[in-house]
Amino acid sequence: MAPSPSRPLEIHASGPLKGRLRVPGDKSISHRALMFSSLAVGESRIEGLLEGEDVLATAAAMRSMGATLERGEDGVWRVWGLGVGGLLQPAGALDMGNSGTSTRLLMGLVASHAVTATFVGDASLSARPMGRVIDPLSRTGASFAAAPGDRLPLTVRGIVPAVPIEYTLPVASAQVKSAVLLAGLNTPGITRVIEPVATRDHSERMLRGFGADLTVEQTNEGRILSLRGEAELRPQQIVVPGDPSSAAFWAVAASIVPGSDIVIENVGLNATRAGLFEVLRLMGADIAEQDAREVGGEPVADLRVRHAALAAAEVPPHLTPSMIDEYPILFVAAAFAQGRTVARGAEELRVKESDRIAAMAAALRACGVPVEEFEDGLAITGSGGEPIAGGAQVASKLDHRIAMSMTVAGLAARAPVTVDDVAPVATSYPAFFDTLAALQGAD
Ligand SMILES: O=C(O)C1=C[C@@H](OP(=O)(O)O)[C@@H](O)[C@H](O)C1
Ligand SMILES: C=C(OP(=O)(O)O)C(=O)O
Repeated sequence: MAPSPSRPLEIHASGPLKGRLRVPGDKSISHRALMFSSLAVGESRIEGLLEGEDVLATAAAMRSMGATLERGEDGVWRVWGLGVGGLLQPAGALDMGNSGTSTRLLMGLVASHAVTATFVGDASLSARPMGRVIDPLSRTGASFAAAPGDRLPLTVRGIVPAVPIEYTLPVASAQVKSAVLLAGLNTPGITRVIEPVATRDHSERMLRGFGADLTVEQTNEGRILSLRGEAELRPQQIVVPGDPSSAAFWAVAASIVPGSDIVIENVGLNATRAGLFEVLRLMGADIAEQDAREVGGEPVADLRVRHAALAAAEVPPHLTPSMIDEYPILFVAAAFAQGRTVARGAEELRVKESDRIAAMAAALRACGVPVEEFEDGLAITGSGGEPIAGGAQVASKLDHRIAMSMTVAGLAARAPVTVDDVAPVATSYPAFFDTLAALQGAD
């Protein structure tokens, strides 16, 4: 993927945000829907797929390993899979762009196939640690050659038959969990993953939906997942719910911009993803769930969010995994709250698309917000509902969530905030700025 040219954007203080909006399909579920459909025999249909650059990188990789994926005029994707074990040798390197999820999950898939694949990515992805996936996957018999520090570009040489492993996650990571499970799909015997701290469970839910024999046991050690390998996956009709990680930006924007009143439709509220909404409510946000229902086996509701006076909170550590991608926008909410918000225990933020602790500390400070930085989080003293100063240029660091978070901060700043590059927003939320314009004009 050619790097997109940088796109600076100046953001001005906004009038009230009003109206109804729909967020795009869930990114985590979209990646998995494409991968599992490509491993089922026959035609699967996927409605509501996120068509962001990250997910399109997964689609391109599945195509180059032999699956057929087509987008219909109706926006529904049809995928004709190859069966577990059926992946073919790709002709060239797999370009993962900016996407950690594509890279780590596909490394797992390739590990137990007769495939040797080289993974490349952009500057952000090439700085991210892959040792956390290489370690368990090496135990299956697959072999790896990576750039120094276990980074991209890296080559995975898969093995058939791979050896089933039992692996206790040393870090709370759904990507590592999923990589091991995906390797287990084409491995004879039982692959077991022990997860001391629960992380997003979309792989488990969807694999079972596709007919895999996967059991989940809750014990004192944590969750034990046991997957029977050499699985036969049956094609599915999938409806992807809206992404709570995308809804998070609007929930905070409406909370901090006076007079706002919005409804975010079709938001996935799986408990392993919905931590931010819980913390915002602890802070006094006005978020009401409407029409709670199930979409594609996931709990979903519409969220009505109205402007509210926010109070500082200590973020409960047990919620960290269920809001890991939402810290940048939580830090923005904290910048407008009354008092000092403390969020610790989130050291994983340092190895995302950017070092999100350092990036948000620098960006908020530049906008006049008092911030203390710790190795594992931030403490932020908020404005008590007043506009923050703004009037600064901030760096998005090739990170979509930093770009969107600082855009939201700029909506309630006294002087314009310039985000140096908003192009990365296209990785997870291509229509973000269109939706913002609609909410600003929908009075
Ligand atoms: O499995 C997934 O779809 C994801 C898992 C999380 O990463 P980690 O597994 O590194 O925590 C999250 O940050 C990422 O956006 C998506
Ligand atoms: C961390 C993220 O994604 P990934 O790891 O897939 O790049 C994210 O979307 O915030």
